[in-house]
Amino acid sequence: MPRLAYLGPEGTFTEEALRLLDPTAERLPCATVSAALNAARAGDADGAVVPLENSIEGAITTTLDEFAWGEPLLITAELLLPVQFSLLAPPGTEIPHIKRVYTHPAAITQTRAFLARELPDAVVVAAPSTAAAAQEVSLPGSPYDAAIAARIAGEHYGLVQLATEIGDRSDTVTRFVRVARPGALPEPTGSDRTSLVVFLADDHPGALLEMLTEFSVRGVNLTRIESRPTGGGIGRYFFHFDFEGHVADARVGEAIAGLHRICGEVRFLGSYPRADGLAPQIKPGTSDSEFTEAGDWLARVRAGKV
Ligand SMILES: O=C(O)C(=O)C[C@]1(C(=O)O)C=C[C@@H](O)C=C1
Repeated sequence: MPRLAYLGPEGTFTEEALRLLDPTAERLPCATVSAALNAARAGDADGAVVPLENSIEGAITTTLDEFAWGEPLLITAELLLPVQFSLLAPPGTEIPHIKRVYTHPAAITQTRAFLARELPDAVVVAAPSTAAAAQEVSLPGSPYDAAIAARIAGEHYGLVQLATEIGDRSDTVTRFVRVARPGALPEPTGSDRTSLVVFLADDHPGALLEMLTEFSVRGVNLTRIESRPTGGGIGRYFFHFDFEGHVADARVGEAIAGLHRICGEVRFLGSYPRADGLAPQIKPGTSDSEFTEAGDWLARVRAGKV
């Protein structure tokens, strides 16, 4: 039974994602995304489950930066979780008396319209996670009157739901990934995604276009591109890419080998089954068999068999 670290305490959306990814895993709640990843790196856990992006807020930048700068980990699975928020408070609380609300920053972004409409004068404070907020609000003498969290967090910590489905959109989804220390990759399934981080060798006109060309000429379809500051000054960026296919696919392997040739550093983050089960678009001339045939042809040319 694997032991998986996650952003806790009990009742976070990350815990729900972990349970869906591996119902049998032993769960190790951690205070932050970084702590969960460090538990996996240090061997205190076999792996970790962390949020990576949200359909409203976009990237979870802590996760992206950990993947880029921290000791390497490999993504082995992903999950798309619909997220719905509730306003939770100790029994007896009434909405007009709520002065201070506690929740995760991602939840603040996703419930802006509700907060502006129902609690325009309340101070909203950032918590380490939605469940940490619910736990804190449940304590006697808490400085917060209410939390925004999953319904299940309210049940864990004895809070009641004052309002349900308070997200600005009803179709919000957060993408979670499971990571492990570097080792064997998941087998290709025909519906895979690959992630990597690319650092430029130097800044020059067309640098981004050159990177994109490596994908384009091999017919590799990107599913996400994100630039993040290197920390080395304004205008200094590195890039996260997600794209269709598995590194075992010829077109994917050739594309990332091409990036390795022209960029400063390429950090491979893993090839893993896609949560949506979609098959990649394969343009004519970019299938594995066509790459193999072209390689055989080149070998014949090099041998003078024209
Ligand atoms: O605080 C939690 O419950 C989490 O699991 C974190 C997190 C996030 O980082 O985006 C996960 C899903 C929701 O988008 C809100 C918060």
